[in-house]
Amino acid sequence: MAVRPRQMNLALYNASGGLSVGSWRRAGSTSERLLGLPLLAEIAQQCERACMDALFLADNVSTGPSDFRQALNYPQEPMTALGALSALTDRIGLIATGSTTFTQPYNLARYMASIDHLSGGRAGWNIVTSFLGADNFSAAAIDHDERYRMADEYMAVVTQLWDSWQDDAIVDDKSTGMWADPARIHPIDFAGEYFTVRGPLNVPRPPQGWPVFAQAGSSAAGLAFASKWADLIFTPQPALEGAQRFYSDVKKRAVDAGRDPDAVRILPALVVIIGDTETEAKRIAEELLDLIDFEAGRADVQRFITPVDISDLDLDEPIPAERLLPPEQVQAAQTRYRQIYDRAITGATVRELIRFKAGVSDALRLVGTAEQVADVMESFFTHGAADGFMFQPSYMPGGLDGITDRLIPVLRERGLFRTEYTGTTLRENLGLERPGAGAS
Ligand SMILES: Cc1cc2nc3c(=O)[nH]c(=O)nc-3n(C[C@H](O)[C@H](O)[C@H](O)COP(=O)(O)O)c2cc1C
Repeated sequence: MAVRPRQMNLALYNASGGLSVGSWRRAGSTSERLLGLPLLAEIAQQCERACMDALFLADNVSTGPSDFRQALNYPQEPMTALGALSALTDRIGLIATGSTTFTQPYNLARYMASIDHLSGGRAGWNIVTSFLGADNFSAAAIDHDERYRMADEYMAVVTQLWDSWQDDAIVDDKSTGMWADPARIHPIDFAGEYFTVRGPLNVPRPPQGWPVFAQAGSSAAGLAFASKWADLIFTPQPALEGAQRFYSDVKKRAVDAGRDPDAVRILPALVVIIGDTETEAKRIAEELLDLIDFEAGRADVQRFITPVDISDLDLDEPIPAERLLPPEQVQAAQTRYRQIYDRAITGATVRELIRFKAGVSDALRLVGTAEQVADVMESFFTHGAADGFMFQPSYMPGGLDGITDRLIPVLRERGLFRTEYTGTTLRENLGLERPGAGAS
């Protein structure tokens, strides 16, 4: 049998309004359509025509009024949105973000199992723990590492719930009057430190067994969790060398956890602006910086630097040093915090931090022609730094057109990306095994 050459896994981080903070103001943006289903469906279908592996919907359960001054990038609850997209797409994977801190595992297991059934086996779950948002859930904030301990127990619960129905539980026998065989459906009687769940789930086992797991932890606790559970790992890696270190570290951790390293796919986030010429791409990048609304940009930076408050500062003032907590004391996303902190501690003004955040990204950022962008992607892919990428287009819809109409054809010419889907489920398209019942 011919061995298929290794090819990239490509997903889109959907930011319907564009990822760059002012990009929704650009002529041609679709900001007036952000809330309905048609725009989301068009984006999913465009990615599907390009045979991308998955569409990814981010989520954040803690927002303030100023977050909405600019088009917010996750205006719908993602599980609900995926339910609708299941009906309007056939092949592309559908990944929704769900929080292990604020969603009961029984609920999450139902949502995901249902999306997997509705979509014919295309569901994925981006597993996040949440620091912010406790005040929306009648709960107290939980420290960083404890959130991951809780998430680990959470995974035991949801996987047992998905396995609580044997694959052969549905017999659909009209002659005996038995649709599902109760002897093949089992309570889980889970009693842990954080969760007590009797089970079984009230939804049959998902077509994929378990949905595909995505994760983006970058702290020590986050990485240990991702290496144990994730099929896809999203990571911001601005340069090749750091990405290689991350890649080999995670693959080694996966091996140490008893996993096949190829079954853990590492997808650096890729912020991309593609032009017909390099000059055109750079012009678009400059244009986007000129569209920044600095008050919205302040909220954007605030999200990364919480709990340090910058709401009262003048735009041309630096953050007073005494307000800056050392990164290791920060309970929110430490890597993101550190990125802003490193500049703030050397005296960058709030305005400079906003431009930095809007224009540079913590991720790999490529501005150029399709060939130039493909060169860097290929180099990451062939030099042990990536198994694929999660695209983050700086502006929409043109940013996505650049990916599907210009970049992907170049990747295909080089044999780096598929020309058609080979499977029907997301696991099949990724070449990942389906967990057998009882695999937990
Ligand atoms: C590409 C990418 C997408 C992410 N999407 C989300 C998201 O939708 N919701 C969320 O709460 N966190 C999201 N995160 C944050 C991660 O879940 C994680 O908390 C962060 O990378 C910090 O790692 P740590 O939790 O190990 O400290 C994302 C991170 C990356 C790199």
